[in-house]
Amino acid sequence: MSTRTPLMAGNWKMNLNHLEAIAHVQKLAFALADKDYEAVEVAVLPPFTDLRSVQTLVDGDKLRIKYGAQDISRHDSGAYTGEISGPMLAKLKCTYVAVGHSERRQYHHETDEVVNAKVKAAYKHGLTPILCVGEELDVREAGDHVAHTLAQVEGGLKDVPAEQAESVVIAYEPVWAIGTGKVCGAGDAQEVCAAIRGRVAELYSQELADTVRIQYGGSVKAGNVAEIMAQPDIDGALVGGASLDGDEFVKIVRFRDQ
Ligand SMILES: O=C[C@H](O)COP(=O)(O)O
Repeated sequence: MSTRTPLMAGNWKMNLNHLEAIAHVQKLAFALADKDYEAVEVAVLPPFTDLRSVQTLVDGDKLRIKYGAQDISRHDSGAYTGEISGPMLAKLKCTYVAVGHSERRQYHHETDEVVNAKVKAAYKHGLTPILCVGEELDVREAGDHVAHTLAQVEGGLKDVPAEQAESVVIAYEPVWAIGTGKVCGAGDAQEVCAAIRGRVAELYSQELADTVRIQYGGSVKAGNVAEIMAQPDIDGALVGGASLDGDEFVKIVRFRDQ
């Protein structure tokens, strides 16, 4: 098991309106309002339209739940219809922003270059990027999953200085395991996460790599989280579907109880 503070983050994707978001966060806060989970960092990544409501709740009740966005524009402002900028997210006191999620890469054709620009936009505005990487099924079957994933890590962090990269969160999410119920074996996930840490050490330093948190994402549930979190290079989970079920997500956060 890793000694870094685990980050258990719920990526709600395009689910829950702002009223549902309030109810969901209140439920999580109530269920996690004890000392047992203090050693675990909990975050939610709601849709943009929910962020103001979540901020009001978290600020007002001084909740220890952190929140962030699922995407960020690489631009600060301007004629970019439909986009949300770093300054807007910073104004809402977001802590995190997911960058380069496979659904953004797949449906919005985000390249490593775009992802890199978004990582830089996040840092420019004081947000911590959760840099998502991972291979498709055909890449895994060809045995190229490690090289493919490391290239995405390098592309995402290109020209990002060490003083920024030291806070990055990297989420390894094999695309074939997302929302499919197919979990990457814990050993297989560990193999790639260890390789990611090794590449971060090559890019920066071993010391920096030792502090960077690497999450696993892809069909994480209460029933498999303990085995995943037992791996030495896995420091948390990026949870999609199961984060929409309050009871299930609380069990995931409390993985140490299992
Ligand atoms: O961001 C989360 C991942 O895409 C995982 O989603 P999932 O837990 O529904 O497989």
